[in-house]
This record gives sequence, structure tokens and C-alpha cells, in this order.
Amino acid sequence: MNKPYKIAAKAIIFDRDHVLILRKSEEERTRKETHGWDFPGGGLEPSEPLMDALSREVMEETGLQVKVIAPAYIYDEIQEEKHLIIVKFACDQPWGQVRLSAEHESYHWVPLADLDQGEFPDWMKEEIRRAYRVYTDFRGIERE
Ligand SMILES: Nc1nc2c([nH]c(=O)n2[C@H]2C[C@H](O)[C@@H](COP(=O)(O)OP(=O)(O)OP(=O)(O)O)O2)c(=O)[nH]1
Repeated sequence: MNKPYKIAAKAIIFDRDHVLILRKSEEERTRKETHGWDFPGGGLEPSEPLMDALSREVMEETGLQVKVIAPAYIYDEIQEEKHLIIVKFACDQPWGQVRLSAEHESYHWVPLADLDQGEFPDWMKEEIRRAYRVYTDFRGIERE
């Protein structure tokens, strides 16, 4: 059976040694079984380039503009209903005032030093660590 593709772009945004993590709204959390944490981003609209989707979704979900550094991680899963591909980009230099959409209830600039103690799923922590390596390598920053 041919499954439809869903392609999404998500942003792992750094501000020096902090990373931006969103908390899904209660409605989103109860709608499906979820750990409730999120990176800003989402699926492509028809005929929309990946990078345009990234900046559109980041703006819609956070009100921020960011500088994209480079892809950091690709999540690729054949699910029951669809083939899901999510490209995660390391980003920095967030600019603007945070304004959340109805999808999220709060945002957290999490210090990287506190990541291990956070209640985020292990795979999110791993994606953040990878994106942080991309961020520090590209920007020539000493790692924490
Ligand atoms: N299990 C797992 N899911 C991952 C990884 N990387 C990654 O982007 N995902 C994606 C796939 C799922 O769409 C989503 C699972 O998180 P979730 O429990 O919040 O599920 P969800 O269906 O509410 O996801 P979404 O609306 O945020 O896309 O995260 C990973 O390494 N492991």
C-alpha cells in the first residue's frame, strides 16, 4: 500500500546555552497520548518549500524569527497511516517577542546544564545534544 508522506520541519533554537522547548496545551495533550513537549515547527503546506515551512511555523507558534544554522537530525518513520519525515534544524539568534499559538501553553528556555534533570523524553534530549553540537561547531562556540 502506498502511504502518503507527511514532511515536517522543526526548529531546535539556541540562545547561547539555553534551548527553547514548548509545552503543548492541555487540549493538545488530552487529544492524544503524548509526553506534552515540543519543538516549534510543523508540516509543509502543498507546494511549500521546507525552509519556508520552517520559518512560517516558527513564527506562527512562537512569534520569533530565527537564523537557521543547519539540519541536525532527520526522523523518518513508516507509521500505520503515513510515512513521516521530520527534519530538525539547529537555529539561533531568536528575534522578537514570544507569542504562543493555541497549540502551546508555555515556553521554556532550558539551560543545557539542566537537560538531564528535565522530564523530556530521552530522544528529545538526544536531538538537542546533536543540534547543540551543530550550533557550537558552526558558530565556533566553546561547548558547555
Ligand atoms: N518516538 C520518537 N518520536 C520522535 C522522535 N523524533 C521525532 O521527531 N519524533 C516525533 C514523531 C512523533 O510525531 C512525535 C512523538 O511525540 P508526541 O508524543 O508528542 O506525538 P504527537 O503525535 O503529539 O506529535 P506531533 O503532533 O508533535 O507531531 O515526535 C524520536 O526520536 N522518537
